[in-house]
Amino acid sequence: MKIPASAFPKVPYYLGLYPVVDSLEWVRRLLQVGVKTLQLRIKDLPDAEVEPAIIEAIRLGREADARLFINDYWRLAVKHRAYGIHLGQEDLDDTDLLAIHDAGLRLGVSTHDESELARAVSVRPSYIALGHVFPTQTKQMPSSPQGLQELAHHVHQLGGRFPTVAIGGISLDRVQSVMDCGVGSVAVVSAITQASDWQAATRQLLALCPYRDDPHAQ
Ligand SMILES: Cc1ncc(COP(=O)(O)OP(=O)(O)O)c(N)n1
Ligand SMILES: Cc1ncsc1CCOP(=O)(O)O
Ligand SMILES: [Mg+2]
Repeated sequence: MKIPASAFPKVPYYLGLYPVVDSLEWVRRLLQVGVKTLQLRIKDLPDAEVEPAIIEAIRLGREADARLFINDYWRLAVKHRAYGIHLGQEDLDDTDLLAIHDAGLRLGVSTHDESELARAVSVRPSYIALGHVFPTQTKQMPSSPQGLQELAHHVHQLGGRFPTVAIGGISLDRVQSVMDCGVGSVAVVSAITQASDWQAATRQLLALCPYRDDPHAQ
């Protein structure tokens, strides 16, 4: 893993509600209701198959002045100049971080424990994701949920050096307790995509997890 000589571009600490979705349809819907931070997470398809969706998602994100992160497909994200990329720890092994950095894209990195936190910090990413906080049905996780106490501990350890995003099993009724741990953002999948009324759920989540402009962020 080659680490760039300077940090990745800054993003606001309080990125606000951060939905993670697997289709263009969801990207469109969420931008329409005022979501400003989101991720397109399409798993395990050949680049050629996802490229049209990635191009359109980036275009929609730009048009709405939103912060759209692309999960996994870093080459396509660089090629089409996405706002940012989200990578897991395993992704870090075979990703050209210098290419992402030199192209000026923001980078978010997943972490699950202290050693992953140290590795993420060494990369100086735009934000650090902490999870999974609670049990989740959305993704098979090899580790146990970290819970609120561990989450608060990790946020404290980072000491405000990096914006933080909590993820994993965060339902509407758990958002406030997660925000109370000092995280800047809450990433959710099922709290929106499985909600009986996704628009109402998104509105409530946006209110509980507000974006705050940070003059030092790009
Ligand atoms: C905001 C956010 N946090 C964590 C993840 C998980 O990323 P990763 O570990 O790379 O796993 P996959 O999402 O690729 O299955 C995420 N996507 N977003
Ligand atoms: C992609 C991902 N990474 C860690 S947990 C998770 C899924 C979160 O989904 P949900 O909000 O439905 O628990
Ligand atoms: Mg990944």
